[in-house]
Amino acid sequence: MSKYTIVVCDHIHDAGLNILQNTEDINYVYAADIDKVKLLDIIKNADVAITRSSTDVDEKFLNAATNLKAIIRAGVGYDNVDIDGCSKRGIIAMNVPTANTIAAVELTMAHMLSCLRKFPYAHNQLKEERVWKREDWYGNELYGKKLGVIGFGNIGHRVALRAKAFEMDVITYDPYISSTKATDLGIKYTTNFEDILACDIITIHTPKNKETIDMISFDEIKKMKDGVVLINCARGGLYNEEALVENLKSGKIAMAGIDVFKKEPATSHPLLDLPNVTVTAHLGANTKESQREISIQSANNAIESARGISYPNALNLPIDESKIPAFVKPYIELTQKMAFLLAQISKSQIRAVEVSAEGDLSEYVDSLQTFASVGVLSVSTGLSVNYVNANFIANEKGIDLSTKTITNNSGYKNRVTIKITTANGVKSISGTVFEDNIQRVVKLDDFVLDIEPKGKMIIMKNKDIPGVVGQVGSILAKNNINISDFRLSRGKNDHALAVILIDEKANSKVIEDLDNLEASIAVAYAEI
Ligand SMILES: NC(=O)C1=CN([C@@H]2O[C@H](COP(=O)(O)OP(=O)(O)OC[C@H]3O[C@@H](n4cnc5c(N)ncnc54)[C@H](O)[C@@H]3O)[C@@H](O)[C@H]2O)C=CC1
Ligand SMILES: O=C(O)C(=O)COP(=O)(O)O
Repeated sequence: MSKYTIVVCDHIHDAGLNILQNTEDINYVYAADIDKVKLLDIIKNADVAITRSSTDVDEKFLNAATNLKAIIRAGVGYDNVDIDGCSKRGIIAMNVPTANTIAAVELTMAHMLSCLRKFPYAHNQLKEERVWKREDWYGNELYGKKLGVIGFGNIGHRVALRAKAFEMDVITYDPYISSTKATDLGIKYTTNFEDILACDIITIHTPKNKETIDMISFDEIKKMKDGVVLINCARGGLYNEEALVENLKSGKIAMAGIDVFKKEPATSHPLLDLPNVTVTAHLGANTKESQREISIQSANNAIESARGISYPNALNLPIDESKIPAFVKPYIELTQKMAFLLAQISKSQIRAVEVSAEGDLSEYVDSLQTFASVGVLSVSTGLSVNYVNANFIANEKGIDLSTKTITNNSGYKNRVTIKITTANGVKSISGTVFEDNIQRVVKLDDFVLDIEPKGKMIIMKNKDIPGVVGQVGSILAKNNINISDFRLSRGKNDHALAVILIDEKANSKVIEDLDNLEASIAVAYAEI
């Protein structure tokens, strides 16, 4: 039995490892304790990789992982996964979004309480120094303090709820939610960031991206209350670290609770030298409960994706397959085949691809566009193209992609049309699906047709004069090519289109002979 290789790049709970070990068609490699340079050697065999924040899925990793189909980030934040790099290579990236929520929420509360009661310092004085000096440890209470929560997602909103239980006055800033998500829970909502800067304690729970990096820096801290407390259990770099250090030193920031650092592991970070910081080594997700659940979900998702069955919580799929109704699926297949056919007969560099849909199908024109790109690019680039990387590659190659929905006046219930623009002009193809999944090409340029997009075919545009069928037949017979079907369509200006389905491949000499016929206008060979 051929087996899929799943490489586990970071420590995950045994529960998931046991699943991988006990699955017959999985060969799993545990590489968590292996040097990251050596990992590059191991990763080349992986069909699927499971990673956490300790493994950067960067250019080096992806270049080494030549066989990779999918990657599971066994956690929430995927800022260290090069999603564009994955898309470009057709690798599906997934995360495990909710299994560590409670762990991160509770660590945030722990940091908040630790900062207010200076817990680690009080603890060390007694435990390490054996000094009993109660007068050194007057802390503050959460009760009645104003808490600003930046980011009101899975973690942020639960932190806010727990803070309410401590009778804090809680306000949140998250421009991407409806205000009622907060106000329904009795939490104030603001779109004015200054309201957050006016709080006694501020905690951040956003993803790390271009918009959120340095969200709190020198200028923002200047506007804060003297003696503010800052918590970061999300990602290093959301609070500018230099600004944190400087303002902790000056006392503008009374205390900071930090679980995450811009560069990890952070064993010689300036924050570690300060007396008013509580730190943990990125332990937000480190509870046994959360790691067990993440590990199980990661293992199951890795197996499903290795087998190509499903991609739960995919981050870079242009299409959510679960939302595509059954009647659209054959159109997707037809669109890809027709695009493949059209690109073969276009014989010139493609500049633009436009997909239009009629009928109920129009709602899904974006998905059809993606599959048209797959079809076109499979011919024109020689790259391994799938629906994850198709639009990405098209954009990179400067191919203009567009969609159109048109009024249904073709007489067909649903119809899809692909128009390709090349240096030699425009070509178009239309198709529909009849009952029982009968897929048909119904138009090629201006010629009305009825052909199944399947097998080997010669497509010949010719002057509509007598004798052409016989001449074509004799050239093919001379070359031992059997004709299985011959379809003729008459167009305008005394032009006709012949689609000749054949049993054997027609080489370039045969196509040249056909093109040399007096009646010939254009001849192409295509294969689906
Ligand atoms: N320390 C640790 O071990 C852990 C850290 N995390 C970090 O916490 C982050 C949040 O996790 P979840 O709550 O599960 O994610 P989530 O996706 O449920 O919530 C993120 C929230 O941030 C909001 N947001 C995005 N951009 C924003 C902006 N510019 N300003 C304000 N709000 C913005 C979003 O609208 C969303 O509501 C993750 O992205 C991850 O980086 C998550 C788990 C464990
Ligand atoms: O889930 C997240 O975003 C986390 O930060 C947890 O990261 P980890 O899996 O513990 O490396």
